[in-house]
Amino acid sequence: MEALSSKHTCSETAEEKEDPGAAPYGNFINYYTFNPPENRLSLIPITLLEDVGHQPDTEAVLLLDVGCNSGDLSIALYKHFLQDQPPGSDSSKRIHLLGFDLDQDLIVRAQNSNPFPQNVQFIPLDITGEESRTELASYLEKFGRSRFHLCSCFAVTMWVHLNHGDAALLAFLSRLASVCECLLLEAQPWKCYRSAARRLRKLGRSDFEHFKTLEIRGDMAAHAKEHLEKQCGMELVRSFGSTSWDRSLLLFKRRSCSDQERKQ
Ligand SMILES: C[S@@+](CC[C@H](N)C(=O)[O-])C[C@H]1O[C@@H](n2cnc3c(N)ncnc32)[C@H](O)[C@@H]1O
Repeated sequence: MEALSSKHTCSETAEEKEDPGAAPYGNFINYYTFNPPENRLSLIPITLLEDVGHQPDTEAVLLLDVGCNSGDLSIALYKHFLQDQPPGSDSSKRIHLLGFDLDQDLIVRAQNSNPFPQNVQFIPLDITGEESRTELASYLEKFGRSRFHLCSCFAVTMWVHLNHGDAALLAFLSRLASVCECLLLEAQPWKCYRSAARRLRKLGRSDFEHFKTLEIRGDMAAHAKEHLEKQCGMELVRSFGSTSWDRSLLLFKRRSCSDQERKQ
């Protein structure tokens, strides 16, 4: 896998200028003014659901967006995939998206501006908390499913890692893998950790609890890949290249039982 280069400065310098508060969980209130959805969407094919074997014309397709902030990228992603469906067809009604974020205010904004309330839902939830298990399971149960077809996790790993530490990052990745068939992951590179810590210091706040003691550091995309492949039964199937913020977008897919047997 291509290692992340450091040709661009970390986007967190942009966040520094724009962010009026500390946003210790990456819960920036104006995130999409400086990182518009197009930055990521332009790398994602509209045929992605079909490419990974899901057909909204034959079944409900369930998407999960983790750490969805005010929902702009979730909605843009939803519309992006709708483009691949014949206009007015029933298949477009069969794509459902659940977005969640730990910041209640951001979720209220996402709910109030949701143009697809029938098919898109936003809920407040902390992925590191136990209640997230039951919440996600009860959403899936409504569709008679045990996993989402696709889970997207854009720019969240660093915040879980900085706030909760190494073990929590790995547990987070394992959680994501356990709730989906495919995972679209954008992990922040290490240079963003340094910028985030610097920003907090500049604001006169104490450092992230775990920053100095993190042992998982360096090529964060490679660490995520290693954990997902070795511990979670997933494999990297595509890399969509790097965003304008120099972050790679990686697609992982659950290995089928026969694949796993072959590997043993
Ligand atoms: C930098 S923003 C990225 C937003 C969006 N995923 C995107 O890339 O456009 C990170 C988001 O993750 C959320 N977040 C951080 N830790 C979280 C957690 N433990 N559970 C749920 N959301 C979390 C933050 O509140 C914030 O909205």
